[in-house]
Amino acid sequence: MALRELKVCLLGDTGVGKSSIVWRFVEDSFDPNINPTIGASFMTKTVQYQNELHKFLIWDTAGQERRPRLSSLVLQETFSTLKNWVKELRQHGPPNIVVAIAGNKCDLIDVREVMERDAKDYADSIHAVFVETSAKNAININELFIEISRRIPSTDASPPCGGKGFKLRRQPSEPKRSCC
Ligand SMILES: Nc1nc2c(ncn2[C@@H]2O[C@H](COP(=O)(O)OP(=O)(O)OP(=O)(O)O)[C@@H](O)[C@H]2O)c(=O)[nH]1
Repeated sequence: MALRELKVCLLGDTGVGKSSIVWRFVEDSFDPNINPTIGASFMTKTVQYQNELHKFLIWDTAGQERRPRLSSLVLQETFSTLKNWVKELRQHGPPNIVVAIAGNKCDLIDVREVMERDAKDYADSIHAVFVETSAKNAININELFIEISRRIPSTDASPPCGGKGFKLRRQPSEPKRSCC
């Protein structure tokens, strides 16, 4: 069976749930007391998709050192940060980059500030994958990664981000966790 390696890099504000998404995908677990990522961490997971094996090489980056109040983690501000990341990726990333937007914590419906329609419209405008996810309740996590792999043509396993010429704002120092 053919093996494809797909490089995935998670970017976004601190506390939005990047590590939790990775943990749900790789380990199928959720830790409500998960520590903030320091630098970056790396994990892999191989799944069968149709007649291919897809090996995801996943880099999980740190949002920022200062952890904001829990109440701010699903707010509009995180959406603005996302738009800045997309601008940076468009400017410095490879031309064939696949961008996927995860609207995480969709289980917290009472504190939602970014409407699904607005996020979807934005994603459509930049031709990005958009999925509302919950790492906590295991909603759409596998679907997010499957959709990413569907968007990358099999002849081109280019990274969704972090390709040649792209510089992370923060350079990774040491990994918080790793699993291969
Ligand atoms: N309710 C809910 N909480 C979540 C979800 N995903 C993550 N969390 C919680 O949000 C907090 C931050 O999660 P992390 O996975 O550490 O977030 P992060 O984006 O990796 O943060 P940094 O490592 O600081 O960049 C933790 O308390 C998680 O348990 C989710 O889908 N729903």
